[in-house]
Amino acid sequence: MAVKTATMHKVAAFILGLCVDLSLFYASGFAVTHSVFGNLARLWVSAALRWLALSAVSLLTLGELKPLLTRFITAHSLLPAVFETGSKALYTEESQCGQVADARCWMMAAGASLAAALFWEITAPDSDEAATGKEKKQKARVLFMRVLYMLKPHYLLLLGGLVFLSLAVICNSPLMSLEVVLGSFVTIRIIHLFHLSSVFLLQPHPGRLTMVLYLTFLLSLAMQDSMALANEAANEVVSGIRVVQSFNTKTHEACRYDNRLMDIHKLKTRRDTVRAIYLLVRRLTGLGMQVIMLYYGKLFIQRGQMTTGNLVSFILYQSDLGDNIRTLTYVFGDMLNSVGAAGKVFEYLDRKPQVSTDGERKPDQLTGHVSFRSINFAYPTNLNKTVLQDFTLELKPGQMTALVGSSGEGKSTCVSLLERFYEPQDGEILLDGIPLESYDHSFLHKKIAVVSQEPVLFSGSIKDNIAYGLPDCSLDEIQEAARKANAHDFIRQLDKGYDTGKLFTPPQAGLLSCMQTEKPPVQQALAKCPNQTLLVIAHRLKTIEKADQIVVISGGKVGEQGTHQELMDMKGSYYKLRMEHFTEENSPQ
Ligand SMILES: Nc1ncnc2c1ncn2[C@@H]1O[C@H](COP(=O)(O)OP(=O)(O)OP(=O)(O)O)[C@@H](O)[C@H]1O
Repeated sequence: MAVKTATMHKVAAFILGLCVDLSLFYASGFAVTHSVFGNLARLWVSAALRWLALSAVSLLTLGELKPLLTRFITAHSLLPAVFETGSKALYTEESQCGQVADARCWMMAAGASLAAALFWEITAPDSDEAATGKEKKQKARVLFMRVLYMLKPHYLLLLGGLVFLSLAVICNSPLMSLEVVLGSFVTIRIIHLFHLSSVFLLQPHPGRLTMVLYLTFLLSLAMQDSMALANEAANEVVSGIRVVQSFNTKTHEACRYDNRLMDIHKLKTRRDTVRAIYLLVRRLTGLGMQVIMLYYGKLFIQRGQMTTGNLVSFILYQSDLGDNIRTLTYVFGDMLNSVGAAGKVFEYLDRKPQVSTDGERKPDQLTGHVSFRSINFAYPTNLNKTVLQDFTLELKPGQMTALVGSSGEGKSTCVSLLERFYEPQDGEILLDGIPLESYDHSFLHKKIAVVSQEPVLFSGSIKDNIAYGLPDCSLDEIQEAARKANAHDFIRQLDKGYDTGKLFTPPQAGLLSCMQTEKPPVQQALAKCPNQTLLVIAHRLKTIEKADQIVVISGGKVGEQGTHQELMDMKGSYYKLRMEHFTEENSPQ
């Protein structure tokens, strides 16, 4: 019922708008026949009045002015005035539309305005219906404007290019050449014929074309998503190849990847089918258009309104124009694809870090006193699982604290929170009594260094890898660091010393890790720096016996805390862990 009433409402609004518009249009024609105004002034006054009247009718009957309707009303009201002003400026002649209010002119303006408004709506919609699913994508138009904005540094070059391109087009314009050769008296006929062909050329053709382009645009977007999913599947398998092998899921993973490739294949087939149909329709439309053009040309010649030469000139001109319109539509299609791809890039660029980086503190001195205070934390991707619960811990300057516990208890999570990769939901972490978030982000990362069990080596020399993240590091400082890590002698033995590259070749990488982590351990090397606060996550419990305090994490809390001897005497979970490890290390392989 409600739908029926709304439809009736729209129909009534349409009829009222039509009556008002036609009345004003004919009234303006009446004004010119009685020489009330000059013709152009009459057209512009009429345009303003029609715009006001149509907007008012829409507002009063529909209660709002949607962007599509606003665009249509504006184009429809202004088109006759703009067209006549342009014709007069270029050809000093007025067309039939300029002199009398003609139903054909009205229909042509209405059709062209509707086509233009729909073209705009379909290609750059205000509401992106395809995006109302999982995540909201940005509007195509906004994306396009953003891409344009990013070209800002090149505006001058682009403007220069545009100026010269326009000059080249004007100088090449067949219309200009015709004007010179045939004189302006002929041009008006050609334009008249052009009007006729434009009805076929410009209106139905781009309408369909836009739909097809939009469809292929959507298919291209779907293909990009599908390709991203297939790449993701491949990356997951390659990076987790051990897991895949140990779970014997090679066939399953191969099928999963195959399915994703199949999705891409189906989308490609659909896109190509749409393109093939479009090509067929385009060729047929072109053919039909030529037949109609020749028919009308013959008619004009028979009536003596045009010479054969004019028709030939026009056909030549029209074929150039057709090529240009075709090129424009292809460029437009490419542009839509690029805007779709830009949308993906902007999605990443627009991501806001979940951790605030507004801190500004960069004190000259840090003692390195770290306090975890009643921390409650769950990973944002799995908020149902609390990893740390009311977790409280002190790390004192100059001391080594070792975190131990079964796998998955939250040891690495403590380090991630200290590095501010995440923020706790409750509680706070203090550095020298000040919340971590108050410190400048890069300052903090210069002060907190992480030595991982499996160090990541980047391509480049040993020197580059040691100085990673420190652009102003001198060779002396690099060597000093290597000495402290007990790697200096090993590096010097290499052919190119600190300039040795290709650390990833297996023998050298193996040698490097063996030299650095086994004899003597990293902890001993770090212990040579007495003023730092050391937090060690130990999997091999033997290596942390000398720690100032050992903290056992269990159930997201501090389970036990003390020195090695104190915890062994307690015979609690640390003792149990130690015994388990001892058995594992001494059991026959
Ligand atoms: N990025 C993440 N997103 C969601 N959950 C995570 C993430 N990282 C870790 N977890 C989960 O949080 C819990 C604690 O993980 P964490 O890596 O801190 O444990 P751990 O004690 O260091 O384990 P291990 O000794 O095996 O390294 C685990 O259940 C783990 O599955």
